[in-house]
Amino acid sequence: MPTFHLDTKAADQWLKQSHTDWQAAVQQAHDTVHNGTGRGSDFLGWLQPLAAESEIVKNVLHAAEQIRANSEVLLVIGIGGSYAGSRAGIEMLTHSFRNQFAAERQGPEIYFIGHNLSATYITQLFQVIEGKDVSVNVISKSGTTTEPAIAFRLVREWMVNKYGEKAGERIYATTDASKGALRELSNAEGYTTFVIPDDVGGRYSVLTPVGLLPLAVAGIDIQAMLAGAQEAAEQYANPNLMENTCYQYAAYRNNLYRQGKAIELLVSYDPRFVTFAEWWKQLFGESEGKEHQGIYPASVQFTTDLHSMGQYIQEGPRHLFETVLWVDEAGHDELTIPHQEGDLDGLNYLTGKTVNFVNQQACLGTLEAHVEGEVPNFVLHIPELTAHHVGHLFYFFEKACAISGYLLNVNPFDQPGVEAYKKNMFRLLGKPSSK
Ligand SMILES: O=P(O)(O)OC[C@H]1O[C@](O)(CO)[C@@H](O)[C@@H]1O
Repeated sequence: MPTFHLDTKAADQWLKQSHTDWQAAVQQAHDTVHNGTGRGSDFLGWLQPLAAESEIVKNVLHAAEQIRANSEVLLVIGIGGSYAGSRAGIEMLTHSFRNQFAAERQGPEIYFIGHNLSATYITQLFQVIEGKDVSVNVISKSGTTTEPAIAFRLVREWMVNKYGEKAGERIYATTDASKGALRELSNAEGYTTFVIPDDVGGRYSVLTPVGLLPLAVAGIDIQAMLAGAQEAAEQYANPNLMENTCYQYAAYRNNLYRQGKAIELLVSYDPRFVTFAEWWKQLFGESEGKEHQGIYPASVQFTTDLHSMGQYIQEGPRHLFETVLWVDEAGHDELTIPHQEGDLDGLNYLTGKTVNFVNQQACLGTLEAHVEGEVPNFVLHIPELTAHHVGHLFYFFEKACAISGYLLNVNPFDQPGVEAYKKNMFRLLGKPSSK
C-alpha cells in the first residue's frame, strides 16, 4: 500500500547529517510517551486507537444509523477538540458541497454550532433548519464550556418546541463518564450518551466517539479510519529516527525552531484541508504554546493564499517554515483544460493537461521559490484522501505533537493558559462562584 512519507532535499540532508545528534533526544521522548513517565502522562489514552470492532464503535455505528434514518439535519454542538476533528474529517472525506448537494450526500446535512458566540451565526442556522427533522450531538468533555452550553440551551429549547417529550430521543451527548453539567443533564433527561475517556484530552479525541459519531453520520467508514490509525500507531512506534517519518517531522520542526524559525505554516493545495488546519493549530498551539515557548502554528491555503500571503512568505521576516500536505492521488484526473480556437486567453499551451497537473506544478514552483527565499519546507505525502489514510493522518500529527512537546520540554497535554480569558469573561458576566 502506498504510504506516508516526508520529502524535501533540505530535510533529507538534515536527516543524514544530524540524525545521530537527535536520536538520543528522540529516543528519550519516545520512552517518555511509551512508558508514560512524562508530564501529562495521564492523557495518553489516544496512543492506542480504539479497536474497529469494539463495543464502543458498534454503539456509535448504531446511533449513527438511527440518526441517518430519521433526520434531515444533524447539529453538532462543541468547540475546540470537541468539534474541529469531526468537521475536518467530514470536509476531507465527503463532497466539497455536501450540505447543498442532496444527490451526492450520504446522510443528513451536518451543521456545527457552539464554537462561537455569534448571534448572527446561531440565528441564521435556526433559519436553515426550520421545518426539518433534526438530531443533535452535543459534545463537551468538561460539560461546562460556555459556548457549547449556551448553544445547547438554545437548541434544546428548539427541540422541545418541535418534538415535545420526544426531543430527548433525538439528543446524543458525548461527555465525561461521571462528572460535569452535561453528564448530569443527560442522566436526568435520559439522553443516549457516549463517553470521552478520562485519559484523552479534547484535542486528541477525534478518534473517540467525539469525532466518530458525526463522522459516521456523514457516511464515513469509521472502522477504516480506525484501521488507518492503528496502522500509524504500529508504524510510528519505532524509535529509530531514520525509519520513523512522524519522529522526523517532530525533530525537524524543533531543529528549525532552535534556529529561530518560530512560525510553522501548514500548507495545503486543496480547500478540503481548511478545517483540518484548524484542528492541527489547536493540537500544536495548546500542546506547545506555554512557558513562553512553542512554535506558532499557522496555516495557508494554496494556491489561494499565494495571491495574498505569498508576498509575506517570500520576502517578509525569515522566521517561517512550511509543512506541506500533498495528496498523491488527488482525484478527478478527468478534469482537463480544453482547447480553444483563437487562444484568446493564451492557455492553449495547457490543452489536455489536468487541473491536478497544474496544481502540482504550482506546488513544485512554490517549494523552489520558498527554499530560495530561505523558508525551509518539507512535504508530507498522503497517498489519497480515504478514511483509512485520514485516520492515519490524524494519528501522525497526534503522535508527532506528543514527541515534539517533550523535545521542547513542555507538557503537551495541558492547557492552563486558556483559563485566563474565561476568568475575566465570567467576572464580566457576573457568574456566581458556585456554578
Ligand atoms: O470539550 P470541552 O470540555 O467543552 O472543551 C472544549 C475545548 O475547550 C478547551 O478546554 C479550551 O478552552 C479545549 O482544550 C477543548 O478542546
